[in-house]
Amino acid sequence: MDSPYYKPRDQAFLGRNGESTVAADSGAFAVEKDGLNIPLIDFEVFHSGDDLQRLETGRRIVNGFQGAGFIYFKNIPIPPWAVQTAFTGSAQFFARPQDQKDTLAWYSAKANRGYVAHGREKVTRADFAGDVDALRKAVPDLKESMEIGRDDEPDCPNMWPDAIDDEGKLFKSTMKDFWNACALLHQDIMKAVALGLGLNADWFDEYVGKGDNTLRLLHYPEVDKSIFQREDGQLQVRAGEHSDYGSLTLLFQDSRGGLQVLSPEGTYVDAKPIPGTVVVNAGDLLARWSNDTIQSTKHRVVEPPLQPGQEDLEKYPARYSIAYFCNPDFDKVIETIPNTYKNLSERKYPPVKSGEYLEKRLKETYG
Ligand SMILES: O=C(O)CCC(=O)C(=O)O
Ligand SMILES: [Fe+2]
Repeated sequence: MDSPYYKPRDQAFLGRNGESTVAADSGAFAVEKDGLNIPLIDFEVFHSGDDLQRLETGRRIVNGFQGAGFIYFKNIPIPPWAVQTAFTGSAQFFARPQDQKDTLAWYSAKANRGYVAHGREKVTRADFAGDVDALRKAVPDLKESMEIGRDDEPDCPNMWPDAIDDEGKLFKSTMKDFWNACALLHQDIMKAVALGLGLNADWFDEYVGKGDNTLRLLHYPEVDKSIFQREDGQLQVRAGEHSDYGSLTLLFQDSRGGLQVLSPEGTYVDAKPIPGTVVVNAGDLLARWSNDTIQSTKHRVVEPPLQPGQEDLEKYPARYSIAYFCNPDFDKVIETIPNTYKNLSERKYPPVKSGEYLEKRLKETYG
């Protein structure tokens, strides 16, 4: 797998004697509030640093996932122009007439590909189908999305708009390149996690080679201000409280804001957009795989406060984000990762097949 959108800095950045020219990571935090400390990690150090810097980066990454469950990465090998190209393609796609988008509709939990219209998915904190039903009757999420999977599975085709027009063809090639770049980033982050856990860097390689991942383009449309002032007092959110299902989520946000992460004190803390960064959070399957040493932290999207000078707007502006949900390959059996328990008796979960776990969670969400 390769992608013109993935450009790790490599040996070229070693100094004349082979020593690393990469500056040490400053150890900064992107968010520090109510006990939620989300690190800001320079991923270039992992690519171009020396062995010790790579190990330190791995340890910081593992600490971040074990503590906050969320990390901001800067200097990732996906350059800003590539992220911008994906955002542009996403905005053009959602601007299409509704009937065009409806011809590309999401069609099954097994495939998890296609266009999801407003209100169809009700993300939830629920672990059981019953809870999902209750939430379905509550407030709908104000969003639409496009889900894109591996493009080499004839039984589960992606719903590309390439037969509609040239813009649709461009969308397909842009998103395939972006998809592959994200798959490569996932593989690299898992190498860092392996090092940080005291395992060989290639420990996860056999689990992430196929890339059973989902690229989700998200559009939270412009809405009337009144929508967020509900008479019944319920908080209308753009995406309800939930944790993600898989191993890692790579989240690219625009500058609008609204993402919030649950703190250890039970408050929701803003995970503000920081230009040039990607937010990466651990999901439920990685938490389970790590014997709950890694946190799958709940999060949601709310309407951010208007910027100074925007107070008179009748409508809240739209928000776009791109989430890339990474999973262990679906045919892999997930058994507790070594070094996340001392004695065999401490292992909390029986083995589970990655694909079966994910499909069950998706069925509960979409019904
Ligand atoms: O749009 C966002 O910022 C978050 C989306 C999200 O959490 C999700 O789709 O799982
Ligand atoms: Fe999420």
